[in-house]
Amino acid sequence: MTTIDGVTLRRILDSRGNETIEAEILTASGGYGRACAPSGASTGIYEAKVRPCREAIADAQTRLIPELIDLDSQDQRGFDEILHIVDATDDLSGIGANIAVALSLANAKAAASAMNMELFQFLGGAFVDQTPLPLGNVIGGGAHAVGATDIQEFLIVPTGAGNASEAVFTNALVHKTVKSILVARGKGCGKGDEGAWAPHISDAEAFEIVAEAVNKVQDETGIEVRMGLDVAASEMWNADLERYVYKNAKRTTEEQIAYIAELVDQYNLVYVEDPIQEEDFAGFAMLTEEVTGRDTLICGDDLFVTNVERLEEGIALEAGNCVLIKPNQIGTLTDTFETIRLACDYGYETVMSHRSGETTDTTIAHLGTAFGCCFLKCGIVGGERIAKLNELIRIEEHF
Ligand SMILES: O=C(O)[C@@H](CO)OP(=O)(O)O
Ligand SMILES: [Mg+2]
Repeated sequence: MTTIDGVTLRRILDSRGNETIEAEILTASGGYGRACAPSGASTGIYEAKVRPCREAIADAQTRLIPELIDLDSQDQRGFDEILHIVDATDDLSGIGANIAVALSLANAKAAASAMNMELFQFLGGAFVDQTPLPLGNVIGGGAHAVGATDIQEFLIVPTGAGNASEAVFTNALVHKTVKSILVARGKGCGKGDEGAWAPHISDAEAFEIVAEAVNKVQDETGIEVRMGLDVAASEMWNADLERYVYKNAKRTTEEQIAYIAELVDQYNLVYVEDPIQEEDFAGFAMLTEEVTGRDTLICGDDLFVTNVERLEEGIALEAGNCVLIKPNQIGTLTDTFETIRLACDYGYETVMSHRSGETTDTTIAHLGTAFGCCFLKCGIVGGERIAKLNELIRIEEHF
């Protein structure tokens, strides 16, 4: 009944105007799943590797799709194992990580559909009763907006929200409030790749503006909102200089750790992603120790790349206390799940995440819910971002 009957791959457009892969899977009983691969701009060097779409689709048609027909879509591990066998590399460059992630997620959705279940129910079981809180960027720069802030993302999360709907609208209100403060300061501007405002201001001014917006919204709504960051420090790291290079400063690793710890204190940050570059587990560990006793998540994105081996290394060194989960960094749902399971076993929090290049695919809202992630990082506005946020609101109606 849940046997795979048909597999389609096509080249579609993403939110940055680039090509990406969409996969569709049909089962014999009429189960149907569709999923799309997202793509990053500030990609980690240890991420699984994509292939150009046309070439990857042609290759999959000859040597991968025939191997998938007649598999049982309910056997996700078996499905993902075939992807790895046909790929025959360590980084999915054989079939392409974009092909792998689209197929792997489409398969889970086809299986859920064949069982007449929502994806979060199929993957999470009967006791899932909570969605993650949305974590979104209100101001951004770095690799996502030229000429804007050095720090890639100034994030907010409505920690006091009572439900997904309240949370989503609270974030939107902060986003709008940031705009009015920018305009009042004569710094009105456009948006970056993920829908965050991209003003030509210093990081210090961005902190000031976001803090002001957060306070205003908290006063207005009575809902607590906390600030966070994605520093994307690998993008700033200059290995020759051995410094983090900002527009107006160059920081050694020790100075970077002290700077971030100070920001955590000053702005009561609940979340700091990639404060240290992707090769430096020891630097991550030092910062994690520095913030012990606070409720701040020190999250590895480029550091862990959703990879079990890299997370194991981090756990051994006590580097960070949180892992960012991006299915396309590792390429299959099984591998994504294994990373989350390892994180949970060792008390690391998990945050399910979008990429800067996205489609209207909503799968990560289901994965974040099914796997008990504390946050869903997916922006605040823009069609491809609200697709996921609105899906959280729909998911919540099932509880
Ligand atoms: O750095 C990140 O966390 C992401 C998403 O916000 O960006 P990108 O997809 O460009 O890696
Ligand atoms: Mg990141």
